[in-house]
This record gives sequence, C-alpha cells and structure tokens, in this order.
Amino acid sequence: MLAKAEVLIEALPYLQRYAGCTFVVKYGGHAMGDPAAARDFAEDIVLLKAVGINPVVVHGGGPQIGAMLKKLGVESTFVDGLRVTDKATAEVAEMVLSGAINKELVGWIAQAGGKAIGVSGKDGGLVTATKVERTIKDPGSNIEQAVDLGFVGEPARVDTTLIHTAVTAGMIPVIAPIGAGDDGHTYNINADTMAGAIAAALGAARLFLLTDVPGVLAKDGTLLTDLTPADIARLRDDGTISGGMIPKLETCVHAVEAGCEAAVVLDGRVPHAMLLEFFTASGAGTLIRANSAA
Ligand SMILES: Nc1ncnc2c1ncn2[C@@H]1O[C@H](COP(=O)(O)OP(=O)(O)O)[C@@H](O)[C@H]1O
Ligand SMILES: CC(=O)N[C@@H](CCC(=O)OP(=O)(O)O)C(=O)O
Repeated sequence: MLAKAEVLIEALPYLQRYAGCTFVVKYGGHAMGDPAAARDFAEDIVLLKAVGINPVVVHGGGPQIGAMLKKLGVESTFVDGLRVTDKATAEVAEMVLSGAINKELVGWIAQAGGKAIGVSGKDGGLVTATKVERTIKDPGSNIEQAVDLGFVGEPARVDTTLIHTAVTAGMIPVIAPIGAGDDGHTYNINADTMAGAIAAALGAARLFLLTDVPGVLAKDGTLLTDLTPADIARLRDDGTISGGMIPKLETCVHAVEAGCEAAVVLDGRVPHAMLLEFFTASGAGTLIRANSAA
C-alpha cells in the first residue's frame, strides 16, 4: 500500500510542473500492432488528461498502409524513410490513416473513459501541406539528383484553432498525418514530421515519439539516453541512424529548436511507457533537448 503512495508522491513534482501544459504524443504504426498495448496507450492518454495535462495525439500507420497496398497489389518504395506516394497510394494512405486507424484510436480512448475527436490535417485548415523536395546522392558519381516523391507533403502552415477548440471543450484531438495543399491535392505526410510541426506550433512542453525500439541505439546496440541536435547530425553522418529514424530525429530537432522543451523517442510496446518515462525519475528512451545543459 505504502509503495503505491510512494509512486503517487514521486509523480507529484511532475504533476505540479506540467499541469495545463500540452504534450504531443506520436503513436507509430509499429507500436500500435498489439491491442493490449493500444489499450495501455489509451489509458495513459486519458490519465494525462485527467491530471490536467493536454495530450494531443498524432498517429502513424506505415505498416498498415503497407499491408493494404500489398492486398491491392501496389508496390511501395521509400526514400530516407518517406513513402514515394503516387495518386493511388495517396488515396490508400488517406483511407487507412484517416479512416481505419484514426477511428480505432478514438475508440480506444473512449473505452478508457476519454473523449477524443478524430481529424486529419485537412480538417479546420489544421495543416496546409507543400510538396517535399528531396535529392539523393548517386552512389557512383556522388552527384546530387532530385527525386520525385509524388504526393509526399510537409506541413507549411499549422492553424491550431481546431485543436484549441477541442481542448477547451475537454476533448483529446487525435490527428491523422494527411494534409491538403494550396494546390488542392491531398498529401501524405510522415507522421513524425506532422507531430513535430504540431508540437512546435502549440509550443508543447513535450513531444513523445512512441515506436518499436527502446530509443535511439548506438552502432553497438546500446541506448543513447540524451542527445542534442549536434549529436544527431553526427549520428546521421556516420550512418548510425537510418530509415524511419531519420524523419523521427529531424522532427525532434525541429521541435526543440522551435521551443518545445524536450522530445523523447521511446518504446511504445512497453506497457505504459509514456507514464513511466514522464512520471518517474528513472526515464526510459532517448531524450532530445536543444542543448545538453538545458
Ligand atoms: N540508430 C537507430 N536506433 C534505433 N532505431 C533505428 C536506428 N536507425 C534506424 N532505426 C530504425 O528506425 C525504426 C523506427 O522508425 P519507424 O520504422 O519509422 O517507426 P514508426 O513506425 O514507429 O514511426 C526502427 O524500427 C529501426 O529499424
Ligand atoms: C510520407 C510517408 O512516409 N508517410 C507515411 C505516413 C504514415 C506514417 O508515418 O506512419 P508511421 O509513423 O507508422 O511510420 C507512410 O506512408 O507510411
């Protein structure tokens, strides 16, 4: 019994410090595979709301989009962790993200006793997207070449009115990473990028990125517990990070440089990972701050 009280007391300074603050939580497609983990995640989100923190959820769904494309016989390729998206792929991405996954998460939060509102970046002009321009180095000649990723977007403008309205009404926004461009097209946005842009626009106290690894791992597999933007640039240059970890850490750098206090990459498969990270002194995962002394 006393142990339970001690756990609550350990959380007290965090509760006092962060009451009224916004946390943006990105729930990755890899982390959401297991229904028990999804239930734990929803409980964590509802608990945050109950103690006066305003959680805003941005979800992914990469593996689920991949599975649907496979069913439909459509091939998918990636450049730097971004899915090359033609018109048909954009339609499937919107269907899976805004339709299936978004509503499933809203359902899990309702089951846990919360009130969630599921939207995509298209709703209320939340996220206006522009086309992502990328170049890749030709391995033979080392010459930079432009690659066309199709309808892959990045947030150009974020209008947080809808989020503020929902939060004021006691609701938890659940956001799918789809945006409309000024050109009228639908853009598929990497969910980490979407979460970082929303965290930056809201001036969130924390950005949590829940994924399927314990955090950022060094080449020998050990967990890197604290990183700065300069460390991340080095890890990218020496090839320690690759694939989906690249947009994830770019997002963290963007968010902390825009004023978000800290970003955390952590293992969403661990039950109640976010609560353990946030409310206990022994944090898990990788913490990213603008500078190591902060
Ligand atoms: N240094 C690294 N540390 C940890 N994971 C890494 C690293 N480099 C690349 N990765 C890859 O990044 C993946 C996480 O990104 P991603 O697949 O996009 O996850 P999510 O769907 O949760 O966003 C890991 O599963 C791992 O394969
Ligand atoms: C442009 C781009 O790559 N979009 C992603 C959107 C979903 C996503 O990011 O999901 P995870 O967080 O689960 O990886 C995709 O099509 O897979």
